[in-house]
Amino acid sequence: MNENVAIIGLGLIGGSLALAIKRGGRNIHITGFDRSYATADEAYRRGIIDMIAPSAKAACEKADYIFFATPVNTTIALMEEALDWKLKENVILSDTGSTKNPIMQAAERLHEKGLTFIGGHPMAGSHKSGIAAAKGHLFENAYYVLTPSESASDELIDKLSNLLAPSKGKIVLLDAAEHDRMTAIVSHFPHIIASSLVGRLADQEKEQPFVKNLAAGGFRDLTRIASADPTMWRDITIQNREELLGQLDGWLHEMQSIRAMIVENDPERIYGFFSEAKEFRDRLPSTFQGAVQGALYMTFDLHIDIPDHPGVISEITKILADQQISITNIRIVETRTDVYGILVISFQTAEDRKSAREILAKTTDYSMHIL
Ligand SMILES: NC(=O)c1ccc[n+]([C@@H]2O[C@H](COP(=O)([O-])OP(=O)(O)OC[C@H]3O[C@@H](n4cnc5c(N)ncnc54)[C@H](O)[C@@H]3O)[C@@H](O)[C@H]2O)c1
Ligand SMILES: O=C(O)C(=O)C[C@]1(C(=O)O)C=C[C@@H](O)C=C1
Repeated sequence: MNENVAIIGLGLIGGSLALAIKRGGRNIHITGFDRSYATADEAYRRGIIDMIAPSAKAACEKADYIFFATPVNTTIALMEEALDWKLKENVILSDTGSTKNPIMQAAERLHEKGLTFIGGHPMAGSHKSGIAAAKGHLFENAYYVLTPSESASDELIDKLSNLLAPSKGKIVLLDAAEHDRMTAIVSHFPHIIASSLVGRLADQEKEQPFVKNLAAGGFRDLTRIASADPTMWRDITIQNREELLGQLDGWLHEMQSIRAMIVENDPERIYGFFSEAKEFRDRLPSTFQGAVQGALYMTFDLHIDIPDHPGVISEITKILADQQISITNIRIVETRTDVYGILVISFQTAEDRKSAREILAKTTDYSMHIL
């Protein structure tokens, strides 16, 4: 028997969710709705959804599972509209929003009507938005947070977890307030810092137009997320306002202390500041074994110092191809004429990277690093 899933909002996350759920091989029929018809049409043409609905209401009324994958303020508006929809009695409603407190408060009115809403938030994404960026493996190995209300039974939580299982996300149950406190520091506040750093550069560029040309890897890595969708981040900032204000107060305090440290100019204290941060960062799970949680997938990177002469890349790729070691990406960073460059090769698994390193150590004299 078919199970009907409705997904409202077919962007990066809604599209990825549809692809991920379909990977399970269960008999699942996905109806999608997006306020942009062109988006829904692309999702249909790519086989991401099975049917386009004319409205969110129409998509949801036949569904066994409903996911709102819209910006979080829109999600709350849709949840309010849903109070008047004729939904199936046993439907499970969920969302993918980056905030959970206000959404779980809005869910209380659905619960009063006897409906089950279990909040959801896959902790993976990108600065890219829209259906074009959707990938079935986006949530693999990432935590997928569920925030069930007290009224949600274990049976229904398991039912939703089973539907999400093919995404290969790691399901974790959290209370909404706990979730919003944690995501403030690991996701929402860093976003504000990234956008504000870009703002600082824009200001300085007015006086020194050349400055942007000097922005290299460091600035790029720190500010990649500032290219994300402003509507999504406006809504998150509004919904997690209290936690963000708390983070800002802590940061302002921290910046005062860093300022005092720089005024004091004590080399030992300055060293201690960087060294404590390095030690903690190096122990973070995402950098464990040099695995890089990239924009869209987990990769295992090998950095190879190479001389800048023609043929080096084909020499290395040939060695790997001869050993049937497959690579997922290859790029050169920090290379200039006559200066050593760094070739970064990405592998799908730690084992592939280890084999590559071993064979390249035997056949070349390039130095290699795992960061
Ligand atoms: N981008 C990320 O990294 C990320 C990661 C995890 C969770 N999230 C959350 O998932 C949700 C979706 O984010 P996204 O990155 O997929 O955004 P997106 O911009 O890629 O997609 C959102 C889609 O919702 C559609 N939409 C907007 N209003 C609508 C409405 N009223 N009715 C129907 N469709 C509507 C848009 O047309 C768009 O296609 C957000 O709540 C976001 O906080 C995002
Ligand atoms: O990788 C990115 O670009 C993201 O911003 C993804 C990211 C994050 O890590 O902060 C952004 C918002 C989400 O709610 C979850 C994940």
